[in-house]
Amino acid sequence: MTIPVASATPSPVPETINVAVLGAAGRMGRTVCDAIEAAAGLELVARYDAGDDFSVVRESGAHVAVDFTVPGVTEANVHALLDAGIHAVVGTTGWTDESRQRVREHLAQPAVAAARTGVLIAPNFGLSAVLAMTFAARAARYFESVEVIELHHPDKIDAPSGTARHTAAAIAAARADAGMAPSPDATETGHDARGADVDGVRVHAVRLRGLVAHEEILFGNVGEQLSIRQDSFDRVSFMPGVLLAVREVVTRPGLTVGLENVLDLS
Ligand SMILES: NC(=O)c1ccc[n+]([C@@H]2O[C@H](COP(=O)([O-])OP(=O)(O)OC[C@H]3O[C@@H](n4cnc5c(N)ncnc54)[C@H](O)[C@@H]3O)[C@@H](O)[C@H]2O)c1
Ligand SMILES: O=C(O)C1=N[C@H](C(=O)O)CCC1
Repeated sequence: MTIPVASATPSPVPETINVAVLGAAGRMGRTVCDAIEAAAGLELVARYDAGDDFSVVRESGAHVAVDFTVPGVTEANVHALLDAGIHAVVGTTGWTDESRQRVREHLAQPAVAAARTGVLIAPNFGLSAVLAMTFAARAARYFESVEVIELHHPDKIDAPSGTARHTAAAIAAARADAGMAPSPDATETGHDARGADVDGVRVHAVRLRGLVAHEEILFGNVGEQLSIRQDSFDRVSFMPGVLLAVREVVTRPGLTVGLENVLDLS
């Protein structure tokens, strides 16, 4: 599948982009390795996983590294990639305002800035998920109530999902811009049944065998409801977005957060 791309600043792009995959033995890492090997103009030059020496990546000739590891190590991986002059595409979750700010500061260091290195962090590379998040942010100002439900496979180690956090943050920002009051909620007992509070938006996490990655955003007004739902049934659904990000990150110095900034969604 080809995804339409917003106009990007032209810059020299290698004829063949060499790609290293971090977390290469994982569910996403294995799928990414297969996708890179099958993609025109990309060459898989390194598979790196827990216990490997980082020289496997540093000395691989990689222009871009794709990180699908675990929340506890992804930030350190990105700093190591920047030190090695390698662009980073990051799908791993667990990022915070503080960790993203540390990456911005690293990118601003003179040697790194001169190399015009790019980092693209996206909590979800699935087109359906990116569209759902975008539509939800646009709908947010029109509804009194909103709640987010994310549903994933039970082997996922973090909750709420990075996608749900990103969705809730965008909804909260849109509601704040519109000067809206908090969603009505008369709960007096059983607060632990009301999900996590992400920027004032309630987020519920379901873990169920058979699921892959799914999200539903529920909006309510008196007498009406809007539900926005997306389903990733297979990890191959993330691959067009990952490949797009690999091709785009070499043209985008600095930090980009969210694939919606690469797609023509503005
Ligand atoms: N952005 C997206 O579209 C998207 C899609 C799916 C999953 N994810 C996220 O990607 C991450 C990985 O998901 P998964 O299902 O592939 O997990 P997984 O557990 O199957 O894979 C993680 C891999 O990272 C490896 N790893 C652990 N520590 C490491 C280290 N220090 N250095 C290198 N490798 C290390 C593990 O050995 C494992 O092979 C999670 O944060 C998940 O939420 C994001
Ligand atoms: O399988 C996972 O784990 C996923 N994690 C991401 C998230 O936390 O949002 C994206 C979907 C799959």
